[in-house]
Amino acid sequence: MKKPTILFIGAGRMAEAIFAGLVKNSMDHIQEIIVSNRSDRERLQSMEKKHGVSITTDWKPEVKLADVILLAMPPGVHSQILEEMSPLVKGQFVITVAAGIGPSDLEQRLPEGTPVAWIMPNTAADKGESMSLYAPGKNVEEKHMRILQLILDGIGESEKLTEEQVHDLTAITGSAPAFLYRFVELLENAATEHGISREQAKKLVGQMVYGSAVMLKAGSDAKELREQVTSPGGATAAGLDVFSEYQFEKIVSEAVKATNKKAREGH
Ligand SMILES: NC(=O)C1=CN([C@@H]2O[C@H](COP(=O)(O)OP(=O)(O)OC[C@H]3O[C@@H](n4cnc5c(N)ncnc54)[C@H](O)[C@@H]3O)[C@@H](O)[C@H]2O)C=CC1
Ligand SMILES: O=C(O)[C@@H]1CCC=N1
Repeated sequence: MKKPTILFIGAGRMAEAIFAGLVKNSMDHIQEIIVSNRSDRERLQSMEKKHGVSITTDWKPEVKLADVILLAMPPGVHSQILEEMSPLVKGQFVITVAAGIGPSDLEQRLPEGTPVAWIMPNTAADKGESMSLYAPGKNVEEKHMRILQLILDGIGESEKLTEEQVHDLTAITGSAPAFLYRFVELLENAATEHGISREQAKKLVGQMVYGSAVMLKAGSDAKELREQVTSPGGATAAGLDVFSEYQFEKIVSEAVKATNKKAREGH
């Protein structure tokens, strides 16, 4: 297989998390990573220095050199960029990571027959630990699937879903890391109220979350793990009662709904 050249349009947080993961894990199979950004030349230069990627502020001339074009800019600018890109695209594999922009949206805006895909990653891509959802478009062939898998494997684990499912699960894998980090922030704040430093709080909570993630990753069921911690009539049960009292279940369910609703409105 010819090693692909990947052109990123957008050099923000998600783009960096992805190319950082690829640079660390997949460069044996990639020809070149070119990263473009509209204006922030300083950021591009720092990306070049930190990750060894090629950089440019003008993506258009790079389209003909690229095998894969990875769209990592906000959902709201996709229609404009796709309009500008469409006349330049000659069979390149176009992938977006934008919330709300499924393969059918890309297919509509690009020349007939263009292979496209949608990846919904999360920022753990930076450490090769993303849980990425993906939905290939109708023109994706075996050779494109190999490239898609190369990208997905470089940033973590992945799961193929339908376009509709990716819309409906954006909150769960794309956004929920922020929910979890918010929970961590609040536990750290609570910890520092008891005479320990921020650094100690970070260690306590970080290792607690890591240990819990290891238990889950080992295949244990979350409900079972929760029950193991919750001694009957004990301390944890008293804490979980407060969760029920303040309708934690409803908070989570409403947060998931609001996230997905906003994600779908993204274009
Ligand atoms: N941050 C995250 O955890 C995740 C983000 N995403 C998706 O990734 C995309 C980027 O999000 P972030 O990296 O968080 O945002 P960001 O604000 O950090 O980065 C956006 C990038 O797009 C560029 N950009 C903006 N307008 C542009 C235009 N007209 N032409 C070219 N480039 C333009 C910006 O210069 C910037 O480099 C979004 O579509 C988002 O839905 C998907 C999954 C997770
Ligand atoms: O906040 C956002 O819109 C993006 C989508 C998933 C995670 N971040």
